[in-house]
Amino acid sequence: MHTPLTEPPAAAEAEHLERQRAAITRLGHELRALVEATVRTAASHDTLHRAADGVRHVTGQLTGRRRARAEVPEVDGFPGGPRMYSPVVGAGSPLAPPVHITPTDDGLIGHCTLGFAHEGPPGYGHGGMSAMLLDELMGQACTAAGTPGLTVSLQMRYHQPIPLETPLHILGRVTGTNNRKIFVTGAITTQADPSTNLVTADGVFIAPDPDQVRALFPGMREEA
Ligand SMILES: CCCCCCCC/C=C\CCCCCCCC(=O)SCCNC(=O)CCNC(=O)[C@H](O)C(C)(C)COP(=O)(O)OP(=O)(O)OC[C@H]1O[C@@H](n2cnc3c(N)ncnc32)[C@H](O)[C@@H]1OP(=O)(O)O
Repeated sequence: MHTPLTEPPAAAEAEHLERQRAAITRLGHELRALVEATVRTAASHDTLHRAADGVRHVTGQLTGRRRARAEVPEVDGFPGGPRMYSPVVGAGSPLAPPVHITPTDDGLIGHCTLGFAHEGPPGYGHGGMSAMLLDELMGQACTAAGTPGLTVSLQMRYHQPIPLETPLHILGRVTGTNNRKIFVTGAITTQADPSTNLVTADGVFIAPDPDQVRALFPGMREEA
């Protein structure tokens, strides 16, 4: 029996992507800790200046080749694959909580905890953050239902404030379609009390036609 001297290209490529994703996730984790420390600290101006110098030094290590505006990162799949830098689900994004999404019987559920970087009223989540979380879950629910779509309308209802540092559930569910229109509902609850809706939303998403897909997403890879 022969042992291959080199790995097949597909396996080497998969291993490379896994290594990249692990490193991106690790940097994202550290950056989120930095962002949270930054918005909570009571450090002196001397310490803040020193930190700013340190961060500037780190930023200098991340220049070099940068992706173009419409380029889909090699570590991502679009639509329907990982989005490493999404401000909602991206493990590599300092802006993302990040949300972890799993399927339910009739839609999707996201799990996350908001920190002080996402604060609106003192101690509670920003209303725009709730809209962003729901837009993502509802958009991904369209993709999961087999009809990826873009948001054209998102009607938000804020019933109670969203507490920070509290595990949350975010739900997205397709309720119907009419030609290219996809009707979607969403809700945010705490994990501890999933029967009390804190925020709800109704959305209309539109499945773009093939010409629109080509024009909007020129960086989308053929296999998508
Ligand atoms: C196979 C590959 C597929 C790839 C697709 C990927 C998409 C998924 C991406 C990622 C998924 C995961 C990530 C989720 C992220 C969260 C989702 C976002 O944040 S998306 C960003 C924010 N949204 C926008 O930037 C849209 C901006 N709008 C547009 O670009 C256009 O409106 C577009 C292309 C979506 C549609 O343009 P038109 O000209 O074709 O559409 P018209 O003809 O105006 O409307 C079509 C139908 O929709 C109704 N409609 C339009 N606006 C409406 C509204 N506000 N409310 C209700 N109905 C509306 C109209 O009345 C019309 O209905 P009648 O056919 O006449 O029955």
